[in-house]
Amino acid sequence: MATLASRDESDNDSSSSSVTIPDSSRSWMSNLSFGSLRSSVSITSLPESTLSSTYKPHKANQAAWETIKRLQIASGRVGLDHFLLLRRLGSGDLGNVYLCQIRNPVVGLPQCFYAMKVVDKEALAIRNKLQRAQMEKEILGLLDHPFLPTLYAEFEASHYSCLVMEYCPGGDLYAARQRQTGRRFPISSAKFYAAETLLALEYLHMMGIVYRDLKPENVLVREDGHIMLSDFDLSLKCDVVPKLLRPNKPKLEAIDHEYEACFTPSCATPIRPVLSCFSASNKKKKKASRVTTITEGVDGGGGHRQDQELDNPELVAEPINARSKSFVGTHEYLAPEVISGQGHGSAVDWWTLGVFLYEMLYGRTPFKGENNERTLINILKQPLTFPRIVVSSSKELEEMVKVQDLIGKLLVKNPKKRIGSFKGSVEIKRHEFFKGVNWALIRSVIPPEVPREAFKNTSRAHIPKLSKKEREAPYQISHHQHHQFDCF
Ligand SMILES: Nc1ncnc2c1ncn2[C@@H]1O[C@H](COP(=O)(O)OP(=O)(O)OP(=O)(O)O)[C@@H](O)[C@H]1O
Repeated sequence: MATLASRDESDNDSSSSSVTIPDSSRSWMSNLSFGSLRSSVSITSLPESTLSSTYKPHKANQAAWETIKRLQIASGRVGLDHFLLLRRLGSGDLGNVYLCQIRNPVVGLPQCFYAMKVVDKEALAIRNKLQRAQMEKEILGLLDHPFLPTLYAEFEASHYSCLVMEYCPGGDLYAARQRQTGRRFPISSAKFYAAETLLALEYLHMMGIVYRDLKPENVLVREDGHIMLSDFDLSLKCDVVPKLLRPNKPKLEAIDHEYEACFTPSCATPIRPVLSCFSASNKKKKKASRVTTITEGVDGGGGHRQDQELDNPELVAEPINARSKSFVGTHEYLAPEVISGQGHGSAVDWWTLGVFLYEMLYGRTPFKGENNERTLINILKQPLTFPRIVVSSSKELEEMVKVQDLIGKLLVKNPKKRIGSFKGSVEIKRHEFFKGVNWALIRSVIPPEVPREAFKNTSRAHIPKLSKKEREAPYQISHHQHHQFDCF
């Protein structure tokens, strides 16, 4: 298989969204590192309507969370002066992310690392991106899931907005893929990462959130090797009211009038039910026909039937038909319906899951052209094909056949025929490729890689002693490997 050029080499669009910290904020940040500024703050000071979200059962026993809570009780607030910024982890379109620790450790609790996203609100207002930052903050405040970031605290300091989140020491899956032989993950690793990502997307969808920016760069690796989906500034949040639908109403069309409206400005038409109960087929699925060659193109057109017979009651809790006409994403990962501007919903996340799986396995994305324009045309027109790769066993061949079948169903160009577009994530979880995955206990599975010891030991003695210059230098060089853009 041909060696693949990294995105840095091949996608050198100068309009990359990566930003560097302005000089003014550099000195501002370093001043703050030494606690010279105080800021008024409150722990996850979310609007009253979302106050209950500060209770995060999944993090109940986590030292990092407990530390913040105790700090809040002891000081009555959590602010920038409580933190020591250690390094810049990277920068995104909206701001910079810093590795930090609490300045004075809480007695009886280990010293923990945090990631702090610092957003310059004035700069964003000029670029008309405040709304995006606000949306990201709002979404982060709602999350409580093992594969999604926990927002421990948020506060304002001067014209900066700071979000304190869980720190992931393992880097991202794009970097992890570069370290693999042939720059491709073994199929078992790809399955693991795809399964955890699928669970994160499923949870987001149930919360009425369409993620819209899945790519390996946004999948971070936690201390224990499990994943954390990061970066919600392109996500779409819809206000939805769950409905329990009677089992004898088999078709979504039958209950159209019951759907609640979506109030998000970028969401063009009403969102469909997020909690419905109807019958599902109990017919045995036809076994996927055995494909003799793994290089065969998948037409994908057959995709997925929406008119399945529905017998057993089943919960579907995802905004299947949320609609936005925003043009957001990363070229190679854009779904056809986003490019064509026909309106898109949660099915875009299933498309990107297909691209993500493909990239993990084959070391490149499926529709990449010689330039961004060509890539977009390929996404719309080009049939899906798979590169020829050598497999070492019949078991691996079998797995390849299954994963190609799944990718083919995820990369169906018509979103209505795409797997997941009818009953949500459950359709994907039931695919042959994921057979044997214990979804409920996936957190107990030993991950393919666990980050090396650096930064894992959180004892005081291991705090890196950094100079001012080092503290400001990027810890991971944040090249935006995929050129990302948005146009609201
Ligand atoms: N919780 C975290 N733990 C460790 N590193 C993080 C964490 N969050 C972000 N980072 C790092 O900081 C960098 C910037 O993250 P951020 O979410 O601001 O933007 P991005 O994903 O790079 O870009 P954009 O917002 O433009 O899509 C990321 O590339 C990532 O490597």
